[in-house]
Amino acid sequence: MSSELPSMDPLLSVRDLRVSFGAVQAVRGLSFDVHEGEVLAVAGESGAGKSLTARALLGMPPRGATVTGSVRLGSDELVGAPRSARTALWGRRVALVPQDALSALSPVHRVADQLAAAVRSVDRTSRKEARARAVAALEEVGIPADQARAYPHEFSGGMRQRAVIAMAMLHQPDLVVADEPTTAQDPQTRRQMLDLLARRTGATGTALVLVTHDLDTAREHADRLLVMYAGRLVEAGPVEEVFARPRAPYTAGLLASVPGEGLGAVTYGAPPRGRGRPQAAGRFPTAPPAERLAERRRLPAIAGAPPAPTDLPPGCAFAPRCPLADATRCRTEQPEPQTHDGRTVACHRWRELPDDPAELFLESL
Ligand SMILES: Nc1ncnc2c1ncn2[C@@H]1O[C@H](COP(=O)(O)OP(=O)(O)OP(=O)(O)O)[C@@H](O)[C@H]1O
Repeated sequence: MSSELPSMDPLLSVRDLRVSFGAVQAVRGLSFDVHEGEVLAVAGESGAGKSLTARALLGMPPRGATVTGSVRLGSDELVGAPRSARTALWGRRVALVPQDALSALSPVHRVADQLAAAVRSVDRTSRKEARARAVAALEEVGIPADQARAYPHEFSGGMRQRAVIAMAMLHQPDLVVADEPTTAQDPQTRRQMLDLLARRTGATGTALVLVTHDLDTAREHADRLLVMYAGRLVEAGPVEEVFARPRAPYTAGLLASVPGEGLGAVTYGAPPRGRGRPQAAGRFPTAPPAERLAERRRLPAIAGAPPAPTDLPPGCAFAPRCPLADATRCRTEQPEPQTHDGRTVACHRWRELPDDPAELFLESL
């Protein structure tokens, strides 16, 4: 994926990343960059390979996985590095905000003590100093000092998630990877948590990779969006440009399928509130007639389901579900990502996408 800041070296550079289990490839040749301070949302349906990608970025592939290609964080290559070299980066240069905050916290230790231990695992400091830093870090995420010594089970879900964010940010890492950090929460808490995460990483210039199913999340918090399907990149680019005019039929289908937030409803109106570069005024199309929006809100999800990595069709993996797929090239030749004008797309027929690509999916009603 090409950068908007070509003069700056990327913080994170991923090239031809592949994650396999035996002969089965679940991530199949992914390449992208993340720059310092940037927020990249990685979106796609379940099974697209988002979590495996996230784990590879952190140098934490699951047991049994073989990772090839390159994941460079600054000058450090993570793929093929010994475990000791990878773990040395954890907490200091890369940190994870996991899906399940409970799993990240020990049930038998007080929250402040866990953060203090995390301080001391990286910095040689006194217990007193570590505890003071832990309490300060918790206060920064809205957990008052008098609650810092509670046990995780005494916290609400939202507080636990905030504690995990505080823990991830303790050493101001270069990169935080958040894997659907707030899936289980109600939408308001979820938004608050993502706002907090974006604010905390934004304050320190930490890059953030947000793994999400939720395109709203991407729109509100990310500078760039990377859409995955069946282990491959489908489309990547500045988030507001992708929303305003997706190039891949799959992206258009995903946008059109968001319940109550179809392509029109998501895109028109106020620009996103992400912490990215200022939005150019007037880049968003004017709103379509209300009846069109109502029509789009009834759109079903893209017909069918993504293929399992063990059962990939020949050609483009999305072809069997794609209203634009032809019977020849799309069905026989895998499209490679191509970058034009800062946008990357892997689709043989992206130039033929209609001006209003949601139309493609309207026809499937
Ligand atoms: N440990 C594993 N062993 C074998 N296959 C795995 C393993 N982990 C993941 N996979 C397979 O790899 C594919 C991608 O998984 P991954 O968890 O990265 O998807 P995802 O996009 O994060 O999905 P979700 O949004 O549901 O978390 C899936 O088909 C999954 O079944």
